[in-house]
Amino acid sequence: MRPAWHADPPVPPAAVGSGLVTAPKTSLVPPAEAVPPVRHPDAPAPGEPIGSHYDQCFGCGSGQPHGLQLAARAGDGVNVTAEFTVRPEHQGAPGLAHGGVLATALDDTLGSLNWLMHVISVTGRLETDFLRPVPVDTVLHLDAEVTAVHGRKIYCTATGRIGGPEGPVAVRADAVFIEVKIEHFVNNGRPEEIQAAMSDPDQVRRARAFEVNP
Ligand SMILES: CCCCCCCC(=O)SCCNC(=O)CCNC(=O)[C@H](O)C(C)(C)COP(=O)(O)OP(=O)(O)OC[C@H]1O[C@@H](n2cnc3c(N)ncnc32)[C@H](O)[C@@H]1OP(=O)(O)O
Repeated sequence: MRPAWHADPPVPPAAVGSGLVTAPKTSLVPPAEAVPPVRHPDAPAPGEPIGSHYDQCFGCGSGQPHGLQLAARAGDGVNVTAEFTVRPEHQGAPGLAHGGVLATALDDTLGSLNWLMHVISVTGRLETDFLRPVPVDTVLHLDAEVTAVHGRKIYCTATGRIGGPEGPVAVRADAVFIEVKIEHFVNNGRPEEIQAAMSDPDQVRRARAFEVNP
């Protein structure tokens, strides 16, 4: 008799991302031909809040009661700052923030760099260093910046400090974001949420949900 796994139908290929089929080996170090990032002329002014792109976003959405409720502000370059207060629902070990939650804080802060460049991009690779434990009630002071751009690849870095904006670094990350078209969301998101976001009567919110002209 054939083993049970033989009866299983083959897993269909992923809808997007040839990188998902053959694991990408792209380095987090930009290639020599990479260029410096350019701040878009219509980027939010330095200090201006960036606001959530989608109220259901676990990172920055106000409609997610257990989410991180991150509030990012534009910097004067291609950079942002944000704060995240660790709450009891974010625990991993007793009284300490879960590492995955901290990675989310870094990831979402990096995601808000889209608004500085007016580019739609998603995380391709995120490498995180956890340097210090982060207790519940701590305010994590985050900053993120784009360091280089090569084609659709956006190289960026983020740090999270505790004890104040100049305090010691507790977590840091290097990442490559990949520029995508709006179809990335429309074709891959669950239809219920896509429909709801598309039929939102609030035009600005509708546009932001898909990061259209961010
Ligand atoms: C909208 C803002 C929301 C902000 C929220 C915070 C950010 C997030 O959490 S986003 C959610 C998490 N991320 C995702 O879901 C992405 C899932 N992955 C994908 O959809 C695809 O793999 C995607 C779009 C990244 C790349 O697929 P695809 O468009 O086919 O790219 P592909 O043509 O293979 O590669 C383009 C380039 O990117 C590079 N690349 C692709 N994937 C990766 C990767 N994972 N790591 C590094 N580089 C990569 C390729 O090497 C290639 O480089 P080059 O041009 O030099 O050859």
